[in-house]
Amino acid sequence: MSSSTSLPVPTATTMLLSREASSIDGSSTMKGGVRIGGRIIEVDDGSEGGSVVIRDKTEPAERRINFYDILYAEVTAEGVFTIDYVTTTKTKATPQRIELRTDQDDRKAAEETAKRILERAYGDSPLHKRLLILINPFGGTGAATKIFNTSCLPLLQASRSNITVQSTTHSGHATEIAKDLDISAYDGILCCSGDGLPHEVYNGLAARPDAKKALQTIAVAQLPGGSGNAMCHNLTGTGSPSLATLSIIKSTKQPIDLVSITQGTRRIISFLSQSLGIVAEADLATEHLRWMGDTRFVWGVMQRLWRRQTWPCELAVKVSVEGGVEEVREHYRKVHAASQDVRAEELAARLRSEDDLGEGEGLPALKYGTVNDPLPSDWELVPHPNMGNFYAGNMAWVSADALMFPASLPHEGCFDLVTMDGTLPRMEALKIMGASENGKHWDMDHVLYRKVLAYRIVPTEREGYVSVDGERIPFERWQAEVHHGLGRVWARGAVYQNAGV
Ligand SMILES: Nc1ncnc2c1ncn2[C@@H]1O[C@H](COP(=O)(O)OP(=O)(O)OP(=O)(O)O)[C@@H](O)[C@H]1O
Repeated sequence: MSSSTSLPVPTATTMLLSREASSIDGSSTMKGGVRIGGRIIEVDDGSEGGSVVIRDKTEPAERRINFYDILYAEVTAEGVFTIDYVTTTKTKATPQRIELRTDQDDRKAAEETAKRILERAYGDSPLHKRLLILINPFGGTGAATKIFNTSCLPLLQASRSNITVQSTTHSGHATEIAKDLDISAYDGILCCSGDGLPHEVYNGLAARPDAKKALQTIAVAQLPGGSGNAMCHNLTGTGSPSLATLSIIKSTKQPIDLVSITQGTRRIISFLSQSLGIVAEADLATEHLRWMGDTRFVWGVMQRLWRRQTWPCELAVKVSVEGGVEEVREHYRKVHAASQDVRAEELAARLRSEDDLGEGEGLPALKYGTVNDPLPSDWELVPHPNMGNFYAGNMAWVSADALMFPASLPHEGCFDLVTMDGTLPRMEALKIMGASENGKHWDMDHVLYRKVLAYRIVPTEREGYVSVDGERIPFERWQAEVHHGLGRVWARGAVYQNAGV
């Protein structure tokens, strides 16, 4: 499917209010609000987050709509004052509309009010975002197209976003699209998919001659249309397609660190995670158990925990934050505080001025070389014969039910590494895996949680699984290093949702 931009006004529950109460008083601007189409519209900056209050003479009850829930406000060519908004539950956002007919007396006030509402409803978030939507029709249970059309599209249309929708037709298609994209024509790419498509998009942008510019121009986000929707949970705090859409509509372009992986002669960009050991295997070696649904992962973990399986390797780490969990917590709080209430554009400018991404528009050079280069002189390859779980992460949530890296922040110039022995007593290992559901494992005994700039890992067995952003790569040595603020995401702040230490 490939359709483009100009979109009809959404199907929404429409409330067309008549003018029967139009003679509330003679003037259009009045204390506490503006008279439009027989109603009094008040833009209330005072209440939490702000809202629009609609009063009716005949109906004393107020209708109050939070700015966050407002998708658009305008006076149409036909003179109808319109507010598109959503009503929300914990699992769903449903589009609604209010329409009030104006006449020459109140049109100007209506236009000014609509403008004010829009300013307040969007704040720094750009209006009319130009978005390319990529849908993986085979994502998850194959429902991504239906999810998009029923839950996401109506909100994007109501917000008057400029969208182009395209389905991927083969594996690697999203990489090709991002590689050839006219980056002056779009603000971002929304992937209605699992984490596989965002991974492809970042790698497509990274494969261009103007990679750095493209990665800093095109902000990526995810609408949950796959089996692993970690990006969506991190950035929007929900797995609900309509609530995630609302969140993205109200988001700004935020910088995010990306990680370069070198393996053999390849260089891959990772936005989410890299793993070897129990988690990688429980995910990638249980594909044949897909019929089990989400249980297959738990089953995979339990089997390996029971066997007290190990994945011997050698590991060299370039640590970013020296010390233990207290120092990591202090780092988190410091970076978090420094990015609070800073406008996204300011943040990006600040990052550019501190820039350690180097000159030019291309992909930044590797500071620590590739996996084929001699080990940097201050690194040491340490044997880990009992490695049970090697997990490096750039976002806090690695799935909807695993807050593996609670201390992770989008742009901190480092990423998080969790390592654990596979020889732990079974009950200990089980306790740790259970605690990772809500990030409580990170400072437990037997868990080593570090902030790193780079690492090299050399598996010493011949066969196994390595996962990068949930995708399998060869079971061979690889090296990783972070690039501070190289990418962009659509997010509502400089933190991951429902994370933190
Ligand atoms: N039309 C297509 N046909 C086949 N594969 C595709 C198509 N579009 C995308 N893909 C591939 O599907 C893979 C998985 O995509 P995605 O992450 O969106 O879904 P998912 O259901 O979460 O997947 P998985 O659980 O297998 O990781 C990606 O690697 C992508 O290359």
